[in-house]
Amino acid sequence: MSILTMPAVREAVDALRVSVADLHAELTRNSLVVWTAGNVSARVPGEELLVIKPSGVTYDQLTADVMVVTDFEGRLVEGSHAPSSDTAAAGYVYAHLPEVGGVVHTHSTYATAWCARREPIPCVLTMMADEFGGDIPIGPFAMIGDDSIGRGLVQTLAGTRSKAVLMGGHGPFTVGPDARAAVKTAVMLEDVARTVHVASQLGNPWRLDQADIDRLYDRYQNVYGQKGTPTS
Ligand SMILES: O=C(CO)[C@@H](O)[C@@H](O)COP(=O)(O)O
Repeated sequence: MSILTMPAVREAVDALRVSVADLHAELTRNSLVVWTAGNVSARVPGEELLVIKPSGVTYDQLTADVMVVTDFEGRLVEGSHAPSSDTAAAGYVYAHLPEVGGVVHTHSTYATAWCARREPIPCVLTMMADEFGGDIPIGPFAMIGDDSIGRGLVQTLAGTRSKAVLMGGHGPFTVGPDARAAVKTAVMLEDVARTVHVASQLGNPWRLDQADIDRLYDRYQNVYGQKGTPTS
């Protein structure tokens, strides 16, 4: 009997099919992707399963029923399309970081430009301290298609508070407690990548003092917004 026939799992997967499909519209709405180059995935809570978009299918075709369900190695469990190229990478992250419920990959222009330069984005703005808790790190170059990117992500995330990694020579990946939070981080990442790039054309941006970064991060994570309502 497939795990997907269990009512609670079925309900969770069906809800995630809808939300993951809808979140892909945020990637295009925020100009974070071109053509089919980017994806959102979500962990199925309590199961070694994830929901992700199929590979190479255009965003206007991404409905709930087109989403695919795979295991953490990227093997198809439910769906009629081949999963995204980044499925095993996302699966590796879910397998190794239990607090992560969503993974997003884009090729947003400014963040990807920092990936091409293989240079971390220095923490020079309050919004960076708030959302990323410091510099946004560079991850290694890794091949697309297997879990290599996932390994690079897990290794890089271990040394930072940032929920975004700039994979060298490739593009940004973000993680979050759920897929919506990871999409929000991808949007914030592109905004700060652009602003810090512009600032760098004008001179040397000043890195914030570490004590200020720590205080800003703590305030944004614990005080900002409405009690009990996630900022994403
Ligand atoms: O980064 C790349 C290609 O450079 C891929 O991950 C990206 O195009 C996503 O492809 P999928 O359509 O999700 O397989």
